[in-house]
Amino acid sequence: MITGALLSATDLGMIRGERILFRNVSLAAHAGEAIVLRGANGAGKTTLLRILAGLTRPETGSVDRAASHHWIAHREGLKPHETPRTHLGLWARAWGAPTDQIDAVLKKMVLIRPSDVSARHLSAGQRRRTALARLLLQERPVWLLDEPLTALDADGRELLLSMISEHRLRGGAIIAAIHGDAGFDSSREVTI
Ligand SMILES: Nc1ncnc2c1ncn2[C@@H]1O[C@H](COP(=O)(O)OP(=O)(O)OP(=O)(O)O)[C@@H](O)[C@H]1O
Repeated sequence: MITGALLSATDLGMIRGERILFRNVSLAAHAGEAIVLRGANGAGKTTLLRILAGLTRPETGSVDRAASHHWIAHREGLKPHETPRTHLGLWARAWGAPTDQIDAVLKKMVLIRPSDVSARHLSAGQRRRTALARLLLQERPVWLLDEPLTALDADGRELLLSMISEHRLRGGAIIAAIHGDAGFDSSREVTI
């Protein structure tokens, strides 16, 4: 049981080209918390999330990861030939997670019908549901989500909001870049 922050960042700063995207960004996500990142297009929310995920090195500052995380990018990361089933199988095997749960995960995400359709033929919402399904393959305390509600219909939105709520009740935390109404109570908003 982790008693401090599951993930914290101190004095993060980032430059792109000649432009300071952000500086002095500090945040800490504790069990049960949800931090919403706000900012105009191009402000640097994705860049900040990538830094939190360890995928991009910040110009200044540091990130302390006390717990493992999931990273769901704005682009879903599905290759054109992958199907929801093969995509989840690939990730489950890469993580050493059980593959016998994949049917249950597909069912929960309402992806049984298109489960064997390649990503190039999936709808935008089905691709997003497939990416979000990765959250259910393995329990990880921190969810880093880049515009997770994009392309979801009303049912998909409800489904994701209930996943987020259950995750927080289990002691997880989320940090999400969201434009507009988040649909859940945030512990904090960070505007960059
Ligand atoms: N690898 C890179 N090299 C150069 N510039 C980059 C790189 N990645 C992002 N940028 C620039 O940094 C700025 C911030 O991009 P970022 O994607 O973080 O913004 P954002 O707040 O997530 O925007 P949006 O709301 O449109 O998704 C943009 O101007 C972008 O062009």
